[in-house]
Amino acid sequence: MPNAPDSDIYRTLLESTRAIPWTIDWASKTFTYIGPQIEPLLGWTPESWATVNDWVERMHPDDRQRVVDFCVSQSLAGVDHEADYRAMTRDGRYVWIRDVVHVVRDAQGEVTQLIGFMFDITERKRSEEQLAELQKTLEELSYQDGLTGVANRRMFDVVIDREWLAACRDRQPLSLVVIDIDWFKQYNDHHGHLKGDECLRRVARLLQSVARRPRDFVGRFGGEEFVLVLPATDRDTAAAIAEHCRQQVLDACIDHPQSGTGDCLTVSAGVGTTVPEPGADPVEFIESVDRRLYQAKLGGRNRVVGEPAVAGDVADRAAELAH
Ligand SMILES: Nc1nc2c(ncn2[C@@H]2O[C@H](COP(=O)(O)OP(=O)(O)OP(=O)(O)O)[C@@H](O)[C@H]2O)c(=O)[nH]1
Repeated sequence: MPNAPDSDIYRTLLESTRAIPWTIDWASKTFTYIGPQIEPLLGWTPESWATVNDWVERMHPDDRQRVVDFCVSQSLAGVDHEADYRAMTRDGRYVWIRDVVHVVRDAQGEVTQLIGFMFDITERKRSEEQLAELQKTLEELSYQDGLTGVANRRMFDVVIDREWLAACRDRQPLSLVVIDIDWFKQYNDHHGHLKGDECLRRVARLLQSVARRPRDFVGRFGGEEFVLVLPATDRDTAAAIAEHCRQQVLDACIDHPQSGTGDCLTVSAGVGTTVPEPGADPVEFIESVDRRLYQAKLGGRNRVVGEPAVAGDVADRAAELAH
């Protein structure tokens, strides 16, 4: 074993680690040491780290307050701690640092110095951010219908429960429209499944263009069935929106020679509106709207069935909405 003095051994060890060692004198708030590894990482020479102000000023402005407050309070309390923040490089980029700090106290318990190591955690942060991004995308995808891009059934379940509670609390009407494409089996049989898929996408876009208010919800219920949830929407307006959807699809004149209703694709819809009572069950409401859709089918398709009282005004309100 070479006969080197202890301090040389320690210095060599300290300065050959990837972590960057440093010490601060607490009374003067000055750096008494910082490892030379700081320069290749951040571009600032060790000599340029004079006081804690240099450390503070080279921190990302969004991290500064949080990190400084935390480190000062922990140091004053004499508690070892660690903090993550972005340190600015000499050429203006940012590097994620984890600072691990040991608080040294004298026999009276007074803080005398801080000893720490800075770790470059940029790669780890990048992976964490990528993972968070991926999780967000996955979450969005799990609530999105893969074919049409509108919300899926799972999302509908979440939204209807949320809006049901809100409508009940605010004593506001909540409306629901269930829309089903007519003769879609024949469409697929005639045009093929790929064209059928494209048709579903087109209908989804048309419905989205009608239900435009921020809280309006358009989802694919499954197969060739769609659903609109319309919060704070009274029954005349809901019936008019459903009628507008029917008209939009008809006006798009999507070629359907095998339709039993005409030459273009049509849809049928059921509509319902309720001000939910506390304890009432949304399932019953959904079923009642579904029954109206069934009536629309039985009644000849290409029609909207809502509550009887609204039938008269529907066409006028739909015309208003179209403008
Ligand atoms: N292309 C395509 N077709 C689908 C999809 N999901 C369901 N379908 C088809 O939609 C058709 C629905 O058929 P039916 O339930 O008999 O309804 P319909 O032919 O529209 O008849 P009515 O609703 O009574 O007017 C079936 O042929 C399904 O295969 C899909 O994702 N893509």
